[in-house]
Amino acid sequence: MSLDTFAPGGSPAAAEPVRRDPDFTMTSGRWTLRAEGGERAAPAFADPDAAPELLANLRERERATGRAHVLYGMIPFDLSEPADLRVTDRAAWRPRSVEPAALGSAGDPLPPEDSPAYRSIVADALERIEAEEVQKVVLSRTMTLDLGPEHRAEAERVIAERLAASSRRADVFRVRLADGATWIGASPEIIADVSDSRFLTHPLAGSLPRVPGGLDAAQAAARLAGSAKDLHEHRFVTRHIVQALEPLAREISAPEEPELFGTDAMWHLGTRIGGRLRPEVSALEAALAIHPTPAVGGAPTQPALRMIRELEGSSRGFYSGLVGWTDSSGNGRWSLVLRCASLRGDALTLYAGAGVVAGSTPSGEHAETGAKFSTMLRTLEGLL
Ligand SMILES: C=C(O[C@@H]1C=C(C(=O)O)C=C[C@H]1O)C(=O)O
Repeated sequence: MSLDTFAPGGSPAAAEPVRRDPDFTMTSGRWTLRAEGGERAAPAFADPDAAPELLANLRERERATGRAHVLYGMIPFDLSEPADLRVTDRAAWRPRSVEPAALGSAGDPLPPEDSPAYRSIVADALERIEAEEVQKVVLSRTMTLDLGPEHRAEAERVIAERLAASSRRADVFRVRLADGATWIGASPEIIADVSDSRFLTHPLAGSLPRVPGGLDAAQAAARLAGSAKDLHEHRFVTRHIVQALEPLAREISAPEEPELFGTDAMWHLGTRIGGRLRPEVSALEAALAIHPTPAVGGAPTQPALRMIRELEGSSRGFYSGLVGWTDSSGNGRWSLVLRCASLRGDALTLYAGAGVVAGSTPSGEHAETGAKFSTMLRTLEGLL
């Protein structure tokens, strides 16, 4: 098998040229994966055979073509719903680049929408936490905007370029799915980054808005480290991940205390959990073992997922699901679909959620979700 294209972690990539505007791009760290083509698979990963079958198909395709391929796409929040994955026809890694035109374009964000309905479901959740139905539940809201029809054609590219410029530490993705939607976002949260069986997962939970003239890094770190509510919210996540990975890992190291992590719009508590997977475990399988963590679901997981469905009233689809890729050696990267929007026709829907625990308030979570919208809202100048 020829490894034609240089890529992160020695991952193979096919050498054929990829169109300038491929169906899938994902920028992580110093690299952008551009992928296109391939037959679509729509497995529901609630079926434990789904991942091994897909990985077998990937290897089969490599045998048939004599070159390297990558499995890529999106996995929904709810694993009983179908994913949208493909084995590449063509893929290429490029060094991360920022379009000069996008630099400096991230202006003041548009104001987030007020949502009394969101405050009301947070209040309901707080009562149910008080009644000990769950300990944590992450509730989200959406905000839909109409793109001006004259901007529709350029909007995807402009938003993605602006995100790449404003969110240098994020995994910036743009994915066209079979159902006609395009998802665009700047994920701050890695679920599984795997290279030669070494893994990293970087959960975030416990947040403060980051606004110009507001708290600086030291102040935000002190505020979050002193907040029993945020530490409590965070611990559910790290505990869940360590437990879920234990059967798949040879070695796991997780620091006791979280650290500050900043995005363009937020301060978060984050924990870098790393180690070594058993050699047969792929990035896809590690990600599926962890997902959905209490950073986007809740604790305990199943009652929290039922409560989310009930209180949010509709499926999240791919929001707070996974976006990423895996190669046939098990290397890969899967990140959470956050700080994102889906585009259908002229309708751009933004998504944001926040963890509710004892001590949360409806107005606090409303403000937090508003701040999370601003990563996307900042990219829309001149497009509405
Ligand atoms: C759910 C979202 O973010 C998640 C929730 C967080 C929190 O509740 O503190 C922090 C980071 C993410 O894990 C979102 O951005 O929509």
